[in-house]
Amino acid sequence: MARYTRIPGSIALITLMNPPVNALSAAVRQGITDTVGRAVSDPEVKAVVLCGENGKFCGGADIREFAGPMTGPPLIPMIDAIEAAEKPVVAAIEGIALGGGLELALACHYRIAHVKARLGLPEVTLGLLPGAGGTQRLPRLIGVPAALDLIVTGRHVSAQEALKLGIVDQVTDGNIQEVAMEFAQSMSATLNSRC
Ligand SMILES: CCCCCCC/C=C/C(=O)SCCNC(=O)CCNC(=O)[C@H](O)C(C)(C)COP(=O)(O)OP(=O)(O)OC[C@H]1O[C@@H](n2cnc3c(N)ncnc32)[C@H](O)[C@@H]1OP(=O)(O)O
Repeated sequence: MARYTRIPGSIALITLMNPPVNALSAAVRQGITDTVGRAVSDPEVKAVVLCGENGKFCGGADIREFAGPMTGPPLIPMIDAIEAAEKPVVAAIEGIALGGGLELALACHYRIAHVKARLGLPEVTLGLLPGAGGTQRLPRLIGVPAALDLIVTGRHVSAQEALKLGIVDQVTDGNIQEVAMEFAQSMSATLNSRC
């Protein structure tokens, strides 16, 4: 599931809700698809912030659904629709952004991380390769050698290392949602002043 909240000042806040780690279950993928569509089509919304409930952005694909048949919207078109949104989408990364969770954040236009967050593509530890755009978006963002290091080792990086590598745009020790919403507001104002 994903909760949609309209914040005064023209921001849509989308919150992933799937305890314990807000994994990308069929219900969460459906929720993201619906709420991103709603934000994009609402002319009052100027920017979007994507976050996770209970201090965790997203732990990736929902491993509880691996054994069953695939249901719900597929991950790749859902992620691609975020990248294609004509409004700034900011990922507010707290706790973890792992696997499909980091791939989701990589499709956002900006990423803000809490100082205690950890990011990574641990798919290799499950015998998989990142399958939702991570093998394209990460090298484009930080270069092939640094991206390969993360993809083939599956190691997690701290928010500070992610900032140094260029995976995130800003690190904060403040309230991640407030910082991301302020950032989204300023990006939307900058973009509007150029139009
Ligand atoms: C179906 C086809 C899809 C194709 C495209 C696929 C593209 C994406 C692929 C992926 O995303 S692969 C999955 C990547 N994610 C992971 O590998 C994360 C694995 N989890 C961890 O590393 C750790 O659990 C953690 C998230 C760092 C948390 O560690 P911590 O030590 O704090 O707690 P744990 O005891 O390990 O876990 C707590 C609780 O959370 C459950 N859980 C963890 N990850 C997931 C998950 N991805 N999906 C569902 N549930 C998850 C874990 O089982 C524990 O549950 P309980 O035992 O407390 O019930």
